[in-house]
Amino acid sequence: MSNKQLPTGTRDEFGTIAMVKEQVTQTIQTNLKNRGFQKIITPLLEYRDVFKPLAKQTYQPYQLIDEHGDTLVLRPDMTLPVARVMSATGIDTPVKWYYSGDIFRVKRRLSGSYNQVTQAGLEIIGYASLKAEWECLITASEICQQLAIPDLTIELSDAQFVAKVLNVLPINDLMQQNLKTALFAKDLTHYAKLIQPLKNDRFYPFLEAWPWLFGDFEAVLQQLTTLPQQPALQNIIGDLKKTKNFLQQHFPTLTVTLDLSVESPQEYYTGMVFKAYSQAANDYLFSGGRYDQLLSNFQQTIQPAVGLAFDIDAIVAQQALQQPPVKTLIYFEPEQWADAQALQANIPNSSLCLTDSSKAAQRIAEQQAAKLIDLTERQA
Ligand SMILES: N[C@@H](Cc1c[nH]c[nH+]1)C(=O)O
Repeated sequence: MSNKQLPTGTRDEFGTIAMVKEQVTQTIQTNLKNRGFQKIITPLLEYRDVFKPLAKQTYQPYQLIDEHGDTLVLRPDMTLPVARVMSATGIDTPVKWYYSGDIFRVKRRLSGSYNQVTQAGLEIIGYASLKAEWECLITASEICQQLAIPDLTIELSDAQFVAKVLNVLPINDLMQQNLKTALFAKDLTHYAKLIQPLKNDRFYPFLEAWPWLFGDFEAVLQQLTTLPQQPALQNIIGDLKKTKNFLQQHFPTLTVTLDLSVESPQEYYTGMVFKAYSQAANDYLFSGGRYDQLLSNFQQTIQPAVGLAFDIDAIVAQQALQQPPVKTLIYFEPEQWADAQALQANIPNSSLCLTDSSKAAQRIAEQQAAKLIDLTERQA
């Protein structure tokens, strides 16, 4: 073990990356604030129980024991702490929150991804209307536009769709589970075997098409003609269609896709789910959805909620990293401090050079390939 090394999955950030990260976070937060969202800050450390609703196989949290022997974790998610705040305080709903900060998720050692991820997110609590999903999506799309993210694709899905189809099939729980696992893993050979006994069921043509029901929105809808009429399923599809049309109306260049055979990214989602991608990013840019069963207010009344979080690191990774302007150093005598400071404020990428001699200042400027402004020469 060396004290110069970092724990697996963490990194230091400085220079252009750190600067862009700050700008991206600021753009997101300023937009949310201007849209009437309120800031919420929760601690990095929470009791483990706060995160019970997270699926164990998805996230392993970092755990610590406090002085009383209670298990604490570094937060692996920011939505659940917001749920804790709502149930512990008398805050009125509806309410709209925004936040930013780091989450920690232990990943496999050689997975190549980081265990510390910076998110900025929003939560809209107390609105059951589809308008809440639309506010999330419009806000996030506008932010992406401002961040100049090219070819933004929003993938819509629904956390209930798969369960609702499986529930109407004449199969037991174990069989439902197996079918779901094969569908999510796109294990087509196994999936084909599992649906064989349902050959005479009215859902069979749909089941055959199901693993392919993702991608181009209209193409998926066309294949969906095999789906037998079921009000609960038609309602889901209806809301997804309305949302797609709404988004396209506001953002004509946006690509909206549909996925009806995907696992919900969070176990707590109960309705529409959305993920955004761009070609240049290898991770999703934002992810979110409706979670109507997770959150209760102070009076323990269950509250409808919907939200999303941006993956700031993924956004930064796909931003065109512009070279900063040439660095300028300003050398001055102590009595010129006010002048030096005023000049510095007007020159991008400049800073005060704090050496005692102009020779030393010249050396540093040479080393750093920086331009040097020597105020002592000006005075002479
Ligand atoms: N907490 C979710 C994103 C989200 C915010 N609100 C609802 N969903 C995530 O990290 O994936």
